[in-house]
Amino acid sequence: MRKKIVAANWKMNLTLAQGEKLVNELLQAGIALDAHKEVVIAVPFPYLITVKELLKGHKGFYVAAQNVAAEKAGAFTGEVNAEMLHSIHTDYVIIGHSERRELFHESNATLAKKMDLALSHGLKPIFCCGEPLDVRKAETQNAFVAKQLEESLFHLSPDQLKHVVVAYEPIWAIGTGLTASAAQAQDMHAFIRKQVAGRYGEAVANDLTILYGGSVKAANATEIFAGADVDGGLVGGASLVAAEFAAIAKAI
Ligand SMILES: O=C(CO)COP(=O)(O)O
Repeated sequence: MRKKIVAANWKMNLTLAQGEKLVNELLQAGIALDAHKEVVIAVPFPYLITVKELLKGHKGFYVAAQNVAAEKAGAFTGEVNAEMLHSIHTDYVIIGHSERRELFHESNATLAKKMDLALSHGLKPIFCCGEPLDVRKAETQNAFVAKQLEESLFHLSPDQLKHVVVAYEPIWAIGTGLTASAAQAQDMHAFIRKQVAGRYGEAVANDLTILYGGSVKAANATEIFAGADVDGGLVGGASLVAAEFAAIAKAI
């Protein structure tokens, strides 16, 4: 049975005190989780240890980093490597968010290296893919996403892929208030699963958790999560408000 996950991506927001308050509110919001239903909170690097500590003893809550270095270790001032993240008990790491791809010029090849390093250090990657608006308008989004999967993911072994979560985040829907329709999300998720099945077989594909991201909020979560291949969400703006995010988490 594949896992359902609702993940918060705080991006570069909140002070430590604000973050602690938000986490404590979420822990008290009555979100029912189990072995197949998780909440993941992706926080800025300096908050990982504190948030991990706050989540201790709360079943189904996990902490994620928002990025990881593409190099193992050494003279890379300002970077944080996979071994460091693992050493502070980080559970997941977001890799390939469109903001990293666009603003920090991360290529599919760089992301493939990050995937390898994360997996070899016991981190579970949340691998983001998704097309920009011009690609969607030209209706070539499937080929675009297939290439992202091909170049960053499909060199992994089936055993490695079992630890990967994929997040489909159409760039035109991120922070814009525009959401992919439930049908657009489901279509792309089914396409991603089909690509994975083609490379790794049906069993691995069926177990893969695929999240939707892009202007998810309490008001649209139930409809989006209803798609047969939509296994939860990766939530930006709405994850900064406890009641809103809790409502989304309860919708999976
Ligand atoms: O980028 C996102 C999550 O990683 C989505 O952001 P918004 O939910 O703010 O659109």
